[in-house]
Amino acid sequence: MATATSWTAVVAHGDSGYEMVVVVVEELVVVLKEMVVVEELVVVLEEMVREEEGEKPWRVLEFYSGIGGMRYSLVKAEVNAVVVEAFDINDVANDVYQHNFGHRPFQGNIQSLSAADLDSYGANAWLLSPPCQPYTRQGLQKQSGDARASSFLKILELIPQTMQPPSMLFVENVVGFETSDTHAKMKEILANSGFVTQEFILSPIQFGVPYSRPRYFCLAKRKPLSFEHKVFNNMLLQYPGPLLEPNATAMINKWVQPPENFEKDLQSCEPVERFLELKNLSNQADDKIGSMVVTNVPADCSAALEFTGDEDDCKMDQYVVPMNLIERWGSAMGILPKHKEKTSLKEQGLRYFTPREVANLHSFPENFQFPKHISLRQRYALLGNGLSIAVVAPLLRYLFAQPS
Ligand SMILES: C[S@@+](CC[C@H](N)C(=O)[O-])C[C@H]1O[C@@H](n2cnc3c(N)ncnc32)[C@H](O)[C@@H]1O
Repeated sequence: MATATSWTAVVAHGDSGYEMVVVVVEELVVVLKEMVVVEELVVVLEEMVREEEGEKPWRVLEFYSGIGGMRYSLVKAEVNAVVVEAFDINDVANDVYQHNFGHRPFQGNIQSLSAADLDSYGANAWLLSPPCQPYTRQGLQKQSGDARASSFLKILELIPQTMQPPSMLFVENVVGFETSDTHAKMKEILANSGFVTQEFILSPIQFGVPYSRPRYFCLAKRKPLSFEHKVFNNMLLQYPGPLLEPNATAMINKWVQPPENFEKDLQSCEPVERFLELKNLSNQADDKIGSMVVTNVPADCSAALEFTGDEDDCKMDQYVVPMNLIERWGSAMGILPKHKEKTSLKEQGLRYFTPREVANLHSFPENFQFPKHISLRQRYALLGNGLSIAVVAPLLRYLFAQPS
């Protein structure tokens, strides 16, 4: 615009025979100035549209927040989102959440929330990892009849009552949930509220982590939002293909089958040593404590674990599996053999993964920490409830992506 103005000045101060030209040029300047205003207006409008289309952070509610696995997954997924509130009834979990995120979740029963409460957050997305006990294969499988299922059902039933229903929903639970009556109810409410869904059963071992822990996930988007690969709408997939491969649609028949074998996945996983913090210790103590680790220990075995103080975190003794537990539970333990020549479990000298190692297997970031007052048993319990960030992050990235 500076160029046009100086050109006018040159012509205006020139020969009077050029008056007509001056008038035309002045008019042109007016038009150009108007164009500048229009141009500026266009920029402002474009900015507003960009904000509307995704530049503005998504406002997220994190229900059943525990130690914040969902929030860490959002960060890992690099989704432009802000957690406007987290909700958990457990004050110990909330201590850990506050320690790491500097914000204490709303500490109360999710069941007591009203539609007006939810509307007050102006949230676009709800992330939910409700209690899994009603659906676990080891449990009584009372499903919706289990009191622990009621807060989840209640929150779903609030969706049609809200003034501003969420645009996106993400639900995590155990395998078994997908055949429960709670699942049927969830699908019915989502369909009636204008959501399309895509469901997955996925395990960390499919994402390079040497750990088999399949979990159920439901991704839901409210119309007019849609998924990048619409062909998977209303399907349950058991492969991460659609999350990772741009031409996933071509493989549709493969993704709906149960995974062929985990052995192949295991071969492409990172070595388990990368997840261990006590590898040096276990090597030094090779004769006394064989370098083997134990997982999937039945819940009541954890009673043997007593916290001996934070300064003792790295003391090997507290991680040794007592002989009586090996005798009683040995056959039910998931064991990672490291001394192939030793055969008897008693000979092998077993130890538990440390909480840090479990956090590593859940792909929690290095800066995740427990506050000092959280006991060893509480750490295991909280991590046991936790989710795999290696699995959830790509699912969230796929959910929040806006197809062009
Ligand atoms: C499966 S865990 C979720 C863990 C979480 N995703 C994480 O990363 O740690 C379920 C959580 O829901 C909480 N919870 C269960 N019922 C609740 C309720 N009615 N209201 C609020 N929180 C509840 C539990 O305290 C627990 O922390």
